[in-house]
Amino acid sequence: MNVGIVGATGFGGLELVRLLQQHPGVKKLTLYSSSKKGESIETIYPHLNGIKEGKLEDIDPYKIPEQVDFLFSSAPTGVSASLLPPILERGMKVIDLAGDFRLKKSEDYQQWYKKEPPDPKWVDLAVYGLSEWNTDLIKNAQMIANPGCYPTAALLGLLPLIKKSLIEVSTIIIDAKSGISGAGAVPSVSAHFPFANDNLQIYKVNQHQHIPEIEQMVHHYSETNKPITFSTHLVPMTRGIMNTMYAEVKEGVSSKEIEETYIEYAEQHDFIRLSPSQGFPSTRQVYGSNFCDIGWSFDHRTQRITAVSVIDNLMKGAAGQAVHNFNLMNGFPETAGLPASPVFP
Ligand SMILES: NC(=O)C1=CN([C@@H]2O[C@H](COP(=O)(O)OP(=O)(O)OC[C@H]3O[C@@H](n4cnc5c(N)ncnc54)[C@H](OP(=O)(O)O)[C@@H]3O)[C@@H](O)[C@H]2O)C=CC1
Ligand SMILES: CC(=O)N[C@@H](CCC(=O)OP(=O)(O)O)C(=O)O
Repeated sequence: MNVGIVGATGFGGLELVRLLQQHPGVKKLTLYSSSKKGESIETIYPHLNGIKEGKLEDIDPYKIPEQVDFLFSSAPTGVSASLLPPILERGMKVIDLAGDFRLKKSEDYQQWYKKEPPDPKWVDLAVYGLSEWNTDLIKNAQMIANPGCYPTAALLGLLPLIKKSLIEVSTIIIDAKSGISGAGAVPSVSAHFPFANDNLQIYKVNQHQHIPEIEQMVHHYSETNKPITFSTHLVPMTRGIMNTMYAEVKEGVSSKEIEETYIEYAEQHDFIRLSPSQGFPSTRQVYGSNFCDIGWSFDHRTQRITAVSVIDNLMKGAAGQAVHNFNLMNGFPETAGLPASPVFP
């Protein structure tokens, strides 16, 4: 299969190149760039020296369906709303890593992203690509809205408990931390070394664009549509997300029920791993991999659970999950092209 990547020069796109370059179902990669047409990706990124993927191609949405069989788009949110429709009109399968098509209600998109929402026709077509939870829909989708990095970690840790009605949804608090690559390749003030290094910064308090994305799925699986609290911190590390999540456990629910729920969940999914005996995971143990590792503890004094989920934001939080979805959409083994073990140390 010939596969195209828009935004190949960005962090998410580079990770797609790394994975798809050695994917057994991919014959050829075409890399697109809006600003570096004609350049070689190896000259921009020396770590790709020797990877012969040709020159970066100009992005023409009317030509792309003639050049490739499948497209990944990893451009900044706001680009896909206008870039992808001509490609989708031609019936091509697409995975979009940006936020444009994730929120089903256009008023939510307008409120949280402060941008004009895309045509609802395409939003309706898009399947939210949380691989473990929308598996059957993903298999039959033409277009995937790949989830945001923080929502991936939050939902993978919380949904098993919510689906079984083990926790009070209205009491959920998600305390999230991310490495700086989550902010993309273009430097900002907060990501600039003298600010980011040896520092811990909280940002977008009560305003983060991932709040409605998390709520959309939480509400789908729960009987309430109460809002949740979600806050984000920038940690001076390159990759990794840790979400520490608190919620009241429903009356009568035992520690054993929670344990059985998580064990069953991890057994069903290749990329979900559970920390043994109520231990807690760290970001390093999923580095460079598509795993989401989960740990939890039930405090009988407060009746609250503390659940911790960790992912690599560029892998399970972006390109790894996108490749998992690509596998589901094309009938490849779910793990094709994805590393069997993380990079450590
Ligand atoms: N970083 C992360 O951890 C995650 C990111 N995402 C999402 O994935 C997408 C990519 O993120 P990330 O790789 O970090 O961002 P980057 O800023 O690193 O990369 C974005 C790329 O998009 C390309 N681009 C910029 N403007 C346009 C345009 N007008 N048309 C087409 N391409 C354009 C740029 O390449 P060029 O100039 O060569 O075209 C750039 O390299 C974003 O939507 C982000 O929200 C999702 C989950 C996690
Ligand atoms: C560290 C950092 O800045 N992270 C980004 C997450 C980027 C992302 O995945 O957001 P979308 O795909 O939803 O645009 C943020 O908090 O906005």
